[in-house]
Amino acid sequence: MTTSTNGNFDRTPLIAGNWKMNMDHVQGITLLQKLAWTLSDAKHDYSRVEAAVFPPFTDLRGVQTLVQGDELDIAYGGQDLSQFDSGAYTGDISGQFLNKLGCKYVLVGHSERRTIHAESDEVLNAKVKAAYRHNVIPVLCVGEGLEIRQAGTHVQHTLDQLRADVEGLTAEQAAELVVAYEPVWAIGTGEVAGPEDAQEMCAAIRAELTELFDADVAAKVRLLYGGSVKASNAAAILKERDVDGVLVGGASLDPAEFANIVRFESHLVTG
Ligand SMILES: O=C(CO)COP(=O)(O)O
Repeated sequence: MTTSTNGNFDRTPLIAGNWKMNMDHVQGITLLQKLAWTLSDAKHDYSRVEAAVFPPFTDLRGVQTLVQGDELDIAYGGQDLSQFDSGAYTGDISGQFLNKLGCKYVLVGHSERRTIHAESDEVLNAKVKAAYRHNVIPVLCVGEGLEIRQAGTHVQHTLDQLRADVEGLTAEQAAELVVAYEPVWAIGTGEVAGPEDAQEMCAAIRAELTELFDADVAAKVRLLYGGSVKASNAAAILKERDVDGVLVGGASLDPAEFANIVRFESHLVTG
């Protein structure tokens, strides 16, 4: 583990690309290959900044084959998992299957799952626990909608989600967790929360994790910001003390743009 640029203990920054429902398995392989070549040309040091992609389920086997075959250092994960392990749950995907496909991570509670699929905090808590049961690290997404932001209760709302979704985890499990703060009003809108907004929420999340577990755990959890992140705004957000990475949607579909976000440190050096 290396020290991140923002001077945070030893949390390795994580730059994560959520492809959402884009890229079939052929397109996905091309995208990942281009990303790997771009990062390799730039001599990217993966031990300084970790890169991960979250393709659709149907791409994962191809991604696994490419990552293994070319010995890529890029991590990958699923965009969702079932709270159950196996059985009569048509259309669902078990954490066990993700583990078998070499997934290191899985997104849990993305706002599109919370809204379109009406996933409750109770279900999401069960999904977080299912991820740990199958040795896949949950990237738990939390964040408020526009109305809540305008009412000024966004911190309380987001911490309520966090508390409900991590309930019952052991300190050991919690220390591995990744939390992504994604204000819904900033997703896919071009409206990016300012670095101060990202910092305000990430500091509040870290303080809450200290309350719920302890300071040691809170110091280990990586906190990401997501919502209209691009190469042009990533470095400023990542400079914030409690922000340890970003979760990127649209911009992760362009390999050059995403590679530039992964290489945010070079932007910090040049100004
Ligand atoms: O939802 C997101 C990532 O999970 C953010 O999406 P955009 O980067 O397209 O705003």
